[in-house]
Amino acid sequence: MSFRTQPLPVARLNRCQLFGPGSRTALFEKMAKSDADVINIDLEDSVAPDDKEAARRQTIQAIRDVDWGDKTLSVRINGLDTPFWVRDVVDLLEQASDRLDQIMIPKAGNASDIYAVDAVVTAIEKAKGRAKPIAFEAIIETAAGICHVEEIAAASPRMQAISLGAADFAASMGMATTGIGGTQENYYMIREGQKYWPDPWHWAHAKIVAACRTHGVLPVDGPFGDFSDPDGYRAQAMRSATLGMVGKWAIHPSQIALANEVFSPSDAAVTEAREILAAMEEARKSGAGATVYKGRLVDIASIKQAEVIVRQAELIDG
Ligand SMILES: CC(=O)SCCNC(=O)CCNC(=O)[C@H](O)C(C)(C)COP(=O)(O)OP(=O)(O)OC[C@H]1O[C@@H](n2cnc3c(N)ncnc32)[C@H](O)[C@@H]1OP(=O)(O)O
Ligand SMILES: O=CC(=O)O
Ligand SMILES: [Mg+2]
Repeated sequence: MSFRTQPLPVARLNRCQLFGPGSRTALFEKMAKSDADVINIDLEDSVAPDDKEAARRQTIQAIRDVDWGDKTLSVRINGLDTPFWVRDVVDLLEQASDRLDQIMIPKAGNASDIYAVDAVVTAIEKAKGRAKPIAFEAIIETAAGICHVEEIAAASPRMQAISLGAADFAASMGMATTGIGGTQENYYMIREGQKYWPDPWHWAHAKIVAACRTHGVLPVDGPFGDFSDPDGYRAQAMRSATLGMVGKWAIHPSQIALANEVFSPSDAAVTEAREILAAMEEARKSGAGATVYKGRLVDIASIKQAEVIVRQAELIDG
């Protein structure tokens, strides 16, 4: 192993990120009272161009006025290719209260995009004497973003999370689909006459997870557009969790419980992880590096695997 050890990401719950347009003020209280760990108020693609200024104003007001409890409170700014993003950042930093935890940067294409936002945020934080630094989450949703995901993950100490934005990603890649996430009808293999549908998002997920884990950033799965398909959402979320992602967006309240369920380890998984740690502690005492647990090999790597599950359970238990 490299002498550089892998940094741990920030210890925050990130099982579900609930989105709502900054232009729909009636949703703010509902979002705050939801069971999502992270709230993403959107100034970008769910807000029509004519509503941008009002949405920004209403979002700033809501950051101050609404009781957001202990949730991570995040605002998705407009992309760096728009005339809106600088004003988004300046007004949020100058006018919203310190309750704002995070800015989400859409369509990040390279490290310079993060650098640009960081420069503006840093200057205003210094001018305002802000005590708590704003965190960043980037969305990988372009061909350039996925090519440069590692430099994006490493671009700033503010980087805490990266999501895959399946809709814009599909568009940027020229994928032949209008679906947002999940199984794609025409992406199948065939064996002995039987169709089998692999996961077209798999490689992007795996690439994001590797970049994030290298740099101590939380990898997150993005939207699943068909909110009337809970089974499809759950299946997508379980694939993401299996690959190492820590959570998934909800674009409708019906998806919150699904994300929380999938990204919370079950009691059985936590018990098994603790038993593996106990078995390995016994092995260590007897001078062994490997032992047998329920008929299968466990060794020092199993300790690290079990610790992933135990750490997540401890975060949930507070
Ligand atoms: C590709 C991307 O960029 S995804 C990220 C950007 N997109 C978004 O932010 C979209 C977020 N979601 C929404 O705007 C909405 O959920 C929509 C447009 C999809 C559906 O909205 P509606 O037609 O109002 O949904 P629906 O009628 O099923 O809502 C049921 C209840 O949940 C509430 N609700 C709907 N969406 C949300 C939400 N995002 N957060 C909290 N509550 C919500 C409704 O107000 C309604 O409450 P009520 O029972 O008290 O009346
Ligand atoms: O922003 C999200 C997406 O899927 O696009
Ligand atoms: Mg997008």
